[in-house]
Amino acid sequence: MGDVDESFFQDAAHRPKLSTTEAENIPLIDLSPLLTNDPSDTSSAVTNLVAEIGDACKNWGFFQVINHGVPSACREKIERASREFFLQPTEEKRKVSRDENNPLGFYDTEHTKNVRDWKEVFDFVVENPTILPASHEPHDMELMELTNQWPDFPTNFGEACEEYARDVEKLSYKLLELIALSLGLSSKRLSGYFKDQTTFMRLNYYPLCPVRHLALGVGRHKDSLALTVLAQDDVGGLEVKRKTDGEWIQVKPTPDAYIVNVGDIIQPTPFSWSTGNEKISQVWSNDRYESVEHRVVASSKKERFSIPFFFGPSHYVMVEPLEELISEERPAKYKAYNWGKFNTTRNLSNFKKLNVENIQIDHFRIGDL
Ligand SMILES: O=C(O)CCC(=O)C(=O)O
Ligand SMILES: [Fe+2]
Repeated sequence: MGDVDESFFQDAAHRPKLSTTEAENIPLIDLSPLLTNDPSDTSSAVTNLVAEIGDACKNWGFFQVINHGVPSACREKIERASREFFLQPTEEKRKVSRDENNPLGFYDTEHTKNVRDWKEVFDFVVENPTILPASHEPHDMELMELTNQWPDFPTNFGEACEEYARDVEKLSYKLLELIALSLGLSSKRLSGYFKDQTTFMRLNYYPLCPVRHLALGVGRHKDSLALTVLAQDDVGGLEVKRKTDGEWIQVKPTPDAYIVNVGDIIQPTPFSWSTGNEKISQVWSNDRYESVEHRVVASSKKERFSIPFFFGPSHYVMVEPLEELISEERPAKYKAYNWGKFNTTRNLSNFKKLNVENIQIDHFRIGDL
């Protein structure tokens, strides 16, 4: 084990299995009907697509999409920039480290559920600046701005990130429309919540790991924003907890595909320093779509890169079960909460390291209060 820090070691119950069973993959959905139609079109190709998305959200919480409309040149450009950035010496990367005042930038000591991840990250926001509440106090209306910091090298880093973000944002809005339709809502029902979005993006770098039987690239978690759209390279390592039996299933890389996961925003956000468990889509859908745990197994043979886009609503949005999805048979399962304040409260408690699981959406579950 040499001198590997024990803070990386998972409890025995959460260590990766070294021989993963070849199992079915998560659903693969072809979005080509959207290249010529609007999500709201009633053609049978789009209607079938909506049904496929609904099934995937209900049964897996995860799916992959192909023919998604994001140009591959744009993805290759950010992938190259990410590789060039992370393969520099650490002292170069630390020039754009995040700190107490700016949670955006480079970070290499992230913990998920109190265990250190075998990874390095670079975070940036899609709206630059992004507006958030300055404090968690419910009556304090003061706001603050989060602003991106870009490294000098590679020289096109910021440009590659911004261009890619705009293309994946377009895809995310389309996915949001399909998800709304799959819940029986009008196609644009959720889109307005993202007008002043708090979306952030992360470049993940998983270096070679000499203790892959003990550590994880990212520990098990659920993503806490509304929707995640992830690009992974061809190395593999992402695993999803299958709903039916709790088995960890590998998400095998599909060239040029995106992995989409609905539900909660789970993973530490740049606005937080530990894992939360907010489940926006789960709350909106009144528990019809549940967010799903996932993790990343490290590799001793090949470095891995991935790029998640965490689609987050405006800070002032009140997240609550949508009224169309509440009925006598299915009463509201959550109380409303303000997304920005919720986020800031969680960040504060995370930053003070009060407790790992600190504030979660489940605290807003009706009946549990
Ligand atoms: O690297 C991956 O495949 C997934 C990363 C992840 O789950 C996250 O950053 O929240
Ligand atoms: Fe995640």
